Amino acid sequence: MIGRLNHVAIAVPDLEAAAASYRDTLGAKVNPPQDEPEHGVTVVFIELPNTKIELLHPLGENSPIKGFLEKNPAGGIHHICYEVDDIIAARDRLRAAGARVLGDGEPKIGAHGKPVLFLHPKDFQGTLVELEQA
Ligand SMILES: C[C@@H](C(=O)O)C(=O)SCCNC(=O)CCNC(=O)[C@H](O)C(C)(C)COP(=O)(O)OP(=O)(O)OC[C@H]1O[C@@H](n2cnc3c(N)ncnc32)[C@H](O)[C@@H]1OP(=O)(O)O
Ligand SMILES: [Co+2]
Repeated sequence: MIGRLNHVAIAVPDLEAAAASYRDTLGAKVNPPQDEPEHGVTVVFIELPNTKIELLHPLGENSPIKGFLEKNPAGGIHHICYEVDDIIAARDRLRAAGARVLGDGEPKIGAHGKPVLFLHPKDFQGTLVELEQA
């Protein structure tokens, strides 16, 4: 069911420093910061030949990554995003298998303008999983 790896997300305490590290030290193609108020994050996308890295920084009071950064003050890998062909079919199949779909279970529009959903990290080997409709 899951397809390509769309991105790996890293939560960071300092977005500008992290972007500079990827741009100047690692020599990657780094895009400008993008506010995602619906998701409570500001993101910087880094384009690699075969996938993307998403740098995440909290936006607003109720950011879902606030707790993660408190536990990991230096930052850390926050989630991985897999593409699926049909996000509603994927959601229903996952629910039937007992996986917890986060939030109200309705897809939100993600940073690429496509529907996304998140799955509880405790159901997938301690890794928060995002699904994005391809
Ligand atoms: C823009 C968009 C896009 O790409 O298009 C995005 O990515 S937006 C990216 C930001 N949005 C999201 O992450 C939305 C989905 N996330 C959420 O709903 C939340 O962050 C949760 C995953 C439910 C975690 O929330 P919170 O930290 O408040 O919960 P909590 O402290 O009760 O955590 C419950 C347990 O899960 C662990 N836990 C928390 N976040 C985790 C993570 N990212 N990876 C692995 N484990 C994690 C905690 O350590 C704890 O484990 P212990 O009990 O063992 O201590
Ligand atoms: Co993401």
